[in-house]
Amino acid sequence: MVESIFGSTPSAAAGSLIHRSDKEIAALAALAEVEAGMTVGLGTGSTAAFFVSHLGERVRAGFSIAAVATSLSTENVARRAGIPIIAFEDLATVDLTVDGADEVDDRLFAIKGAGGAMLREKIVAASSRRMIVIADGSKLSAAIGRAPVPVEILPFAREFVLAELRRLDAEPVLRIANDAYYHSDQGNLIADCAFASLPDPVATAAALSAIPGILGHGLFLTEVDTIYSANGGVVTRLDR
Ligand SMILES: O=C[C@H](O)[C@H](O)[C@H](O)COP(=O)(O)O
Repeated sequence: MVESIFGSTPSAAAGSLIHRSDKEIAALAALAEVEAGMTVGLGTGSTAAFFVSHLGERVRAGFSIAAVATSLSTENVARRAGIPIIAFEDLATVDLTVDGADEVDDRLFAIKGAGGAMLREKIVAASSRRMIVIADGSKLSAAIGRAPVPVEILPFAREFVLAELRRLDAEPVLRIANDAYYHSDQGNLIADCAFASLPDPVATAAALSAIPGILGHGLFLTEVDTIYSANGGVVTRLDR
């Protein structure tokens, strides 16, 4: 456990008051781990957006890194921030990925995908020498299972996969956006699966992965190396 140098109390900077949220404070803790010359995986979501924004500031000041994005939205934001983006398909290995999560526990298990990006996020995380999750205190759990587990479904397999999910005692709800099915960056459907309990996430992840038509899910059980969580301005670091 490490107490952070980043505080949430307002501080004077250039004559104005800065008040940082816990999401931003966690992002700054991870930013300190980025070294010049790295290829950095950029996560998706509101917490990762703070990391992208601050990394962009450093790049515009001359810090040299390259990056891959875990979603089209992050790619757009990163490009606008001046971060050089390379195509992930041209890479086998990423040095460091920094991403948010919907829920984490001290086993370094995470549920991700409320933003629909978990398929690309997991691929980039798996390719990364190191993955850091950044989170505010609301994401911490004694054991993951509170957040629904998003599942990415090939549209062709929709009803078959929903039936299979119910056989696993999940309550899948197809994600809707603008009165139509939500589509991921890959053009697939997403079902958010509530489980009454998640006593064995490893078994659940294996069962989900075994259903034909499921292309990915939001259980991240092996990818996360470090979690920086910020609560009331105090950062806690948890390592695998
Ligand atoms: O698909 C979205 C990602 O997994 C996000 O990293 C996750 O949902 C956390 O997002 P936020 O930081 O906005 O809570």
